[in-house]
Amino acid sequence: MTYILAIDQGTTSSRAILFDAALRPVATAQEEFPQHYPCPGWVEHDPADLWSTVAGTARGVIEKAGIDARSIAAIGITNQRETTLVWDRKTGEPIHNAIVWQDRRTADTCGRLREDGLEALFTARTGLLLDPYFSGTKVAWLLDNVEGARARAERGELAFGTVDTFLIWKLTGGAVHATDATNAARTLLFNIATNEWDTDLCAALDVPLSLLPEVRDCAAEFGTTRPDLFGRPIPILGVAGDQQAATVGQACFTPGMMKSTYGTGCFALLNTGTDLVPSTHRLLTTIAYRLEGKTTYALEGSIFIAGAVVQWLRDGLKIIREAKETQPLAEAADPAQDVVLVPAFTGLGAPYWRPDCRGAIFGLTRNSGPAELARAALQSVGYQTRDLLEAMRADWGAASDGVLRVDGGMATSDWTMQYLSDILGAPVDRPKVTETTALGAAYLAGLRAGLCPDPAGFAATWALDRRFTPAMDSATRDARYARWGRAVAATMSM
Ligand SMILES: Nc1ncnc2c1ncn2[C@@H]1O[C@H](COP(=O)(O)OP(=O)(O)O)[C@@H](O)[C@H]1O
Ligand SMILES: O=P(O)(O)OC[C@H](O)CO
Repeated sequence: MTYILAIDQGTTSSRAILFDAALRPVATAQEEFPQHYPCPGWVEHDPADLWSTVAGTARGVIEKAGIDARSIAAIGITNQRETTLVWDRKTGEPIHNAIVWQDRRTADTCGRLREDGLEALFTARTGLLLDPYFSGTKVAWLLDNVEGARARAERGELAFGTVDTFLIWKLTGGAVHATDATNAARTLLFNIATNEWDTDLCAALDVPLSLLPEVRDCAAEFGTTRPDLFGRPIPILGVAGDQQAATVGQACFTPGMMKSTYGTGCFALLNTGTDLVPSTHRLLTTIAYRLEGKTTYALEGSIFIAGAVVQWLRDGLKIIREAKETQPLAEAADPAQDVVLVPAFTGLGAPYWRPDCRGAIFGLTRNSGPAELARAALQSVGYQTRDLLEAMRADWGAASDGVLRVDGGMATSDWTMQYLSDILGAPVDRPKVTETTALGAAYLAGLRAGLCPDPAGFAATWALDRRFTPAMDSATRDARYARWGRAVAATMSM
């Protein structure tokens, strides 16, 4: 038997999934790691945790499946995007904790760049906006705030990477400093039209070019693992940011196809083909994948809080013990109440982009309790997705087939997916394999290894688990969505 190992390094946990050559999942290992919040709005990961959980789960899954590492033909890596690391090229030692995508510490820097009139330039070249979400201002922060870092960077002693790059460096024992086009596209430093690091943008952010990794296709050679790690060197042949890997795993290869992944946050990507479609409705333009030097673009809507709102019910309010308890609670909620929760815990992402605003709850009565709050939390995911899809429709026109493919931990919630379909007024398709992120990474590696069919052949293997179709009348849908719009406007005015 031949296997492909997918490494999925996410925001709250690292996963390793072993697929067979037909891309059927064989075994999974998962390990959570601590989140660090050194100041309000700051989020960090210890690089040692990222590495130990990746190495541990990769070894663990091989052991669990009881296979010989020699039968693993290739490794695919997919990762939380934008999270920023800088390390010493000689020792491999990171100079600081990783600054996580959710971290808001560079909001002022973004504000200053915007005041200097630079947003249009950044958007035209990167497809992104000046928001602390992206890596560029995080790299600049590290160089300016870690003692001696800027001088070391100017001497060429330091390397920057998103999590994929850091893992490739660690897996190859420092032999390869590379990333793929999808991860590069999230840095604010990469020109997505020319597929090169942009010297003007690097200069505007004061990031020396010597820090940057080489940018490769998503299915390409990224070196081989250190022989001592798995008992033999294994080639790394696929790399993509997790949302792009999910787009591949969902086989959204045709322009107009769309997927939305519900993990900690929610990220909807619409394939726009080889057209780089600038957004005029505050979405991002990004690289969906790059294969054999050919770039396919996407419009992306990024929401920072989706499944995280359920974690808040569990860990913050302590009204549930497990995420799945939200479904019976939502079903039991009082139909006469209309509590609306705007979960802007870390600001609002697309299409509002308000890092400063914070969450709010509307419509509370003396009878409002855990059930009404749980229902409002699940409903907020539907409303936020509709915001994204409205913006996509406005940017892209009516070309999409109107079906949304969903995946991620929260897509297992039938109640949430039904409400999503109701509020979108469109079908929502959940595939049999919901680990689409890892599947996409495994496919990219398998493609390069010559084990997997071309995209059309892979798309034919996509299998439906369940289609959710709208069951809400349009007057109710419109009224609810309008109420959500008023709740967001009020939240932003606070
Ligand atoms: N049955 C469920 N109902 C509602 N939310 C759920 C359910 N199962 C998982 N979740 C949410 O999904 C998220 C986990 O999804 P996952 O794809 O593993 O996230 P990530 O990769 O961002 O860590 C958690 O935030 C959790 O609260
Ligand atoms: O780790 P996830 O699944 O929450 O994904 C994080 C995104 O890549 C951030 O852009």
